[in-house]
Amino acid sequence: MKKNVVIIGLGLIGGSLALAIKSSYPQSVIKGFDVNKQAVKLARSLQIIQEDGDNLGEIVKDADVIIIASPVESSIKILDELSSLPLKEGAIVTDVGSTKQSVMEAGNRLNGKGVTFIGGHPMAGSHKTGVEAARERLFENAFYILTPSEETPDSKLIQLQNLLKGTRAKFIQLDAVSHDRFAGLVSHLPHIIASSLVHQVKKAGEEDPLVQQLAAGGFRDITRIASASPTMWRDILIHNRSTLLPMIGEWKEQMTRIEEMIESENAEMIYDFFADAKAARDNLPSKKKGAMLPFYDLFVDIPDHPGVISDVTGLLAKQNISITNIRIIEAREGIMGALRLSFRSESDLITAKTLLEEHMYETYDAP
Ligand SMILES: NC(=O)C1=CN([C@@H]2O[C@H](COP(=O)(O)OP(=O)(O)OC[C@H]3O[C@@H](n4cnc5c(N)ncnc54)[C@H](O)[C@@H]3O)[C@@H](O)[C@H]2O)C=CC1
Ligand SMILES: O=C(O)C(=O)Cc1ccc(O)cc1
Repeated sequence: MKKNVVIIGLGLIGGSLALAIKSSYPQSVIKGFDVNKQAVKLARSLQIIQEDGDNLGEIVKDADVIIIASPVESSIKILDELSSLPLKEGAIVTDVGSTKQSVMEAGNRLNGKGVTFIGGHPMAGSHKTGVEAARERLFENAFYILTPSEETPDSKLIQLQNLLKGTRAKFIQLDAVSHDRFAGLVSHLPHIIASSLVHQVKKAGEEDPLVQQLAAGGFRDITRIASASPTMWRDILIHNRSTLLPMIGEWKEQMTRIEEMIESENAEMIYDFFADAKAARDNLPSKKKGAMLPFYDLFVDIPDHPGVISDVTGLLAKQNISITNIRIIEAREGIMGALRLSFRSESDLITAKTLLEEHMYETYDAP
């Protein structure tokens, strides 16, 4: 597949996606655009992109896929700019931002232009920034959340996931509100807390520098993320404001609860506070293989002609069976392909299998 891919924002994430796409589609041409000319120069010299340009309109006009990988506020401005530029009919535009509601609002304005916007968020990264930190395997085994809109054609969703298959990430679909709530809880709130702890130690260190020296071990580990890009995190907090404000309130309540336990010297409650947290933490899925959420996958043979995918997804939608992930496996022009469908539960998988077989589709279970 020879695709014209444009990446706007040549940093850690944009650079890593460029490498992952090139690894699975060596024929594709990856063009880069960044307001920081040093980043463009570096991306060229590290062979992360093959072409670049100073004029956004010129660079995007022939793109099959446009990936916006800048901080969220800039991404929204870029989406607004794209809405007044000529784009290729059928192009896919996506982003990688850590918040999704306001990005989706801006992205959806593109949908009337004959292009499809699909929100995206690879849930992996680092506190490092810049294209020099980019790695082809950055997203391996991580969740990659896509937030399609109700109008997003399945075919476009599949095309995007296929383009990104070199990430080796696990694609899941969420609506933007759920995304922002989950990301708020597991990523944005912890980030605020890590940075607050660093502030507290810094303040104490101004009175006695020994504190900083002592903060070398566990403190460094739990505050690693506080070394991340302030621009990126400023934008995340502003764009997930409505989700984060109540969460910060709940956090304060947690602090009050533990404060009261300490004040009243309630040893039993303090013990339970830690024992319950330990049990929950020990039960969290780890990054190890097999520790991911269970996915219930079904493979369906599909002839390569238009309308088949929408027929399959339409049949399932009529029965209210949600598909959490959909991907074409090894489909080449003119031959049969296989569609991999993922479901939330085993019962959805069984109902889907029965239904599709009733409609003459051949199915087989995940190996
Ligand atoms: N860093 C991480 O671990 C993760 C970050 N994200 C999201 O990915 C996006 C990018 O983050 P990183 O790659 O880490 O940041 P980065 O700081 O490494 O790179 C961002 C790049 O965007 C460029 N940029 C800024 N405004 C621009 C504009 N108007 N036009 C063109 N380029 C522009 C910057 O010059 C920079 O090169 C953010 O939206 C962030 O929320 C998502 C998952 C993980
Ligand atoms: O450095 C880490 O451990 C991260 O968690 C990086 C990260 C930052 C922002 C995201 O939206 C997703 C991942």
